Amino acid sequence: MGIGFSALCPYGSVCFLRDHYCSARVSSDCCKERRDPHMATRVRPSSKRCAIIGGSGFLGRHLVERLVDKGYTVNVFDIRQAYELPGVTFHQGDLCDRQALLVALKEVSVVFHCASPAPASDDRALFQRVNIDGTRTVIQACHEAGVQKLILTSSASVVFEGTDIKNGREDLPYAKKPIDYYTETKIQQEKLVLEACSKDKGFLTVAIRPHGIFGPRDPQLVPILVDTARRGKMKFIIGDGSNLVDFTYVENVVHGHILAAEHLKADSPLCGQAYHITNDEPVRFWDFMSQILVGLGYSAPRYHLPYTLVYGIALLLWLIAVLLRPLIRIKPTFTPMRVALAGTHHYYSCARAKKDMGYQPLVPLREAIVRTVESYPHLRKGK
Ligand SMILES: NC(=O)C1=CN([C@@H]2O[C@H](COP(=O)(O)OP(=O)(O)OC[C@H]3O[C@@H](n4cnc5c(N)ncnc54)[C@H](OP(=O)(O)O)[C@@H]3O)[C@@H](O)[C@H]2O)C=CC1
Ligand SMILES: CC(C)=CCC[C@@H](C)[C@H]1CC[C@H]2C3=C(CC[C@]12C)[C@@]1(C)CCC(=O)C[C@@H]1CC3
Repeated sequence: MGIGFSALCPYGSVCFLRDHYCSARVSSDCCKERRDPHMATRVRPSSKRCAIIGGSGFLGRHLVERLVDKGYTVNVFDIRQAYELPGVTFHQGDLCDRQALLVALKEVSVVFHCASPAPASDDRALFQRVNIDGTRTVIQACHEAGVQKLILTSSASVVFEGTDIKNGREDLPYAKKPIDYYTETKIQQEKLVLEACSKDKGFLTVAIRPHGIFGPRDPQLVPILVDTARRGKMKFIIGDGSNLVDFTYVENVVHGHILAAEHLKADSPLCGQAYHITNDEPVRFWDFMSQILVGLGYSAPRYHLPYTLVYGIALLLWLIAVLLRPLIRIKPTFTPMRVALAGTHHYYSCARAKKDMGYQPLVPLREAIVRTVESYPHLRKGK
C-alpha cells in the first residue's frame, strides 16, 4: 500500500499511513507498528487536516472558524477569497477545475463540500456545471489526493415538493417535482456523494441536510426580509399563519458537520447516509419572520391572505416574467417557490443525527434570533 493511501484498522477506526497516526485507538497493534511515537505528539494528526470547498461563503466561513478553534489545519477552496484568518490557507479556484482542487486537497484527509451557486440564480447551466459535474470532479479529486472522508452540505429541501412535510425523516423519497432547479441539482449532487461511499476504497461519505440556515453574515434570509419590509411588502401573512418551519442557527449546522466528520468511520452507521440537522424547534414561519422584523425595528405583518390566491398570483407573475424574458428581465418578489416556503409546513426530524452522532443543537432558537438581530445593526429601521 503506497504512501498517502488509507487502510482500515481492524478496530474500525481509520488508520492514516501518511503520517503514521491512528485517529481512534492509538494502542491498537495495527497502528502501533506504523506510528512514530515522537511524531504523534509533535505533528498535527492527519485526521485534523481538512479542506472546506466553499469556505468563503456564509456557512463555509462559520465552519472554518470553528474548525480552527478546534485545532484543525484548514485549507479553503473557493471561487473568491472573502477574508483572511491566521492558520487558514486560501486556494482560489473553480471546483470544476480538478487540477486546482488537487493543490488544495494535498495532505488533506477530510473534505467539507459546501459550495453552490446561490439558489436565487436562474442560470440552469451553472447549477448543472457546479452542483452536478463539479461534484463529480470533487469526488474524483478526493480519490486522487487520497482523501478519506467527504462531508457534503446537502439540503432538507431535497424531499420537499411544495406541500406539507411534518417531522419528515431522511427515508422520505427524493422530490419527484423539486421546487426549483437548484434543488433538482442538490438531489443529484447528494446521490453522487452518497453513492461514492466505499469502505473498500477507504473513502467514506455522508450528507448533511440543513434547513433554513440563519445567523450573522447570512446574505439571504435577513437581508431579503428587510429589503421586502423596506419596500412596504411585508404587511401580509400568507395563509392562517400557523405553518411550522425549521430555521436552523448556523452554529448548530456547523456543529452537525463536525460531528459527522468525527463520527464517520468504516464501522459507523453514517457511511453513505443523509442526516437532517435542524434547531429541533419548529416555529411558525410568520412568528419567526415577525421576531426578526420587530427586533430590527420594523412592523410585523398583520393582514391575512389566502394561500391559494397568493400562490396563483405568484404563478401568473412567474409565467409573465418567463414570457417577457426575451424583452425584459423581471425578478418578482413573490415567486411560487417563496410562497410555498412561506405558506406550508416543512419541518424535519433530526432523531437520526441524535442517535448516530449524538447531535443536540448548541444554541436554542430564542438565543439564536437575539444574536442574529444584534449582528445586523446596519439593517435596523432608519439606518
Ligand atoms: N443557506 C441556507 O439556508 C441553506 C444552504 N444549504 C447549502 O449549504 C451550502 C452553503 O450555503 P451558503 O453558505 O448559504 O451559500 P454561500 O453562497 O454563502 O456559499 C457558497 C460559496 O461557494 C462559492 N462557490 C460557488 N460556486 C463555486 C465554484 N464553482 N467553485 C468554488 N466555489 C464556489 C460561492 O462563491 P460566490 O458567492 O462567489 O458564488 C460561496 O463563497 C450550499 O451547498 C447550500 O446549497 C442547504 C440548506 C439551506
Ligand atoms: C425555511 C427556509 C427554507 C428558508 C430559506 C430562506 C428564504 C427562502 C426565505 C428568506 C426570506 C423569506 C421571505 C419570503 C419567502 C422565503 C424567504 C425568501 C417571502 C418572500 C414570502 C412572501 C412574503 O410575504 C414576503 C417574504 C419575505 C421574506
